[in-house]
Amino acid sequence: MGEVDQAFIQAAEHRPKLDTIEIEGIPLIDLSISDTRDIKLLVSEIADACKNWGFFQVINHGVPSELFTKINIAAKTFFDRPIEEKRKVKRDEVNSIGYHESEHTKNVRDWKEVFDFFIKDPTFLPASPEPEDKQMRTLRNQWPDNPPEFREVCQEYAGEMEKLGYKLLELIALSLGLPSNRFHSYFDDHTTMMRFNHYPPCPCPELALGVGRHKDAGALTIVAQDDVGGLQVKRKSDGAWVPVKPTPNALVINVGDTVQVWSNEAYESVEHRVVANSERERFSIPVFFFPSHYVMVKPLEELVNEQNPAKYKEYNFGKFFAARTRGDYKKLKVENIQILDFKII
Ligand SMILES: O=C(O)CCC(=O)C(=O)O
Ligand SMILES: [Fe+2]
Repeated sequence: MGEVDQAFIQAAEHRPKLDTIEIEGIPLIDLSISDTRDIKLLVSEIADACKNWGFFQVINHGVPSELFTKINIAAKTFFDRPIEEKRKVKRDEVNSIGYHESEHTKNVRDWKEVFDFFIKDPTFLPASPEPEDKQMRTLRNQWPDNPPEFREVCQEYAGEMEKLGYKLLELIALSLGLPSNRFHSYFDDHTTMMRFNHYPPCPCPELALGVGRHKDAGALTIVAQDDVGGLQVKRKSDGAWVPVKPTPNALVINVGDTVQVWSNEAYESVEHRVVANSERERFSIPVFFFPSHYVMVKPLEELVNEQNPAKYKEYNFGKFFAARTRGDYKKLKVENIQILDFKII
């Protein structure tokens, strides 16, 4: 990625403190049900984690551990290829899916390279964020030739993630007192995207970030991370940046902006970031559960009443997504769109 360019440097107030201290971390939830662990207990743990943290880790999630080994090897093999080869599947403002090495978060360049694909191929999204522009874009995945098994392993992993995603959406629905399938129809033509993040060693982890502070725009994110560490969550109680401890066989889950709006803020999408590492490279694999492009996101009627009126105006998910991705390629003059733009004050 070359020497440290000014584009990577965070404003002083967003630079990380690198001396780590042991503080209370995000909850770890066992997804298994047994004679001593019933669904009610599980749902109440999910409710507490979503309310207090917006983030948790899960174990006993049902994804075979060999699959993590396979997908991690595939990711490393791909990112180890020469840059010219990776650029053959490069994404751009028209085909926004594939390899990318200069992503920006909040207008500062991230110290990472990524490869994205949609779980549904093709995926349909609005061509632009402009409300009057009705044009749609058909997005097709771009697959590298190397490693040869890359596509197959990705599809197998994506299938497991889709199953787990629906299971978590059901638990979240139950935890809000809703029928388990309450969210399902919003995902009929989902725009769910899977990403490989590669964070190379960084010569200035005190100035740059692997990913700058941000909130995830979708309903739910499931992240597999390796043992290096670096992901930090902004703790709701006091705003401290709390490290998410790499835990063997665990997956990191967070609720995104869409759940914040659906739940009328019973659950919040929490800010997080990734601190860079001067010695070790790091890999992570987030899966972003995004609704169908035509879904109008608004607080669920069952969760609003006179005492608790809707806190958000409705917005079109596809248009919101199109506006958010605009900031990935260049520094925008103003901060990119956020759900707060739809907040009813
Ligand atoms: O690398 C990670 O652990 C998380 C990355 C992340 O927050 C994202 O890609 O949205
Ligand atoms: Fe994120």
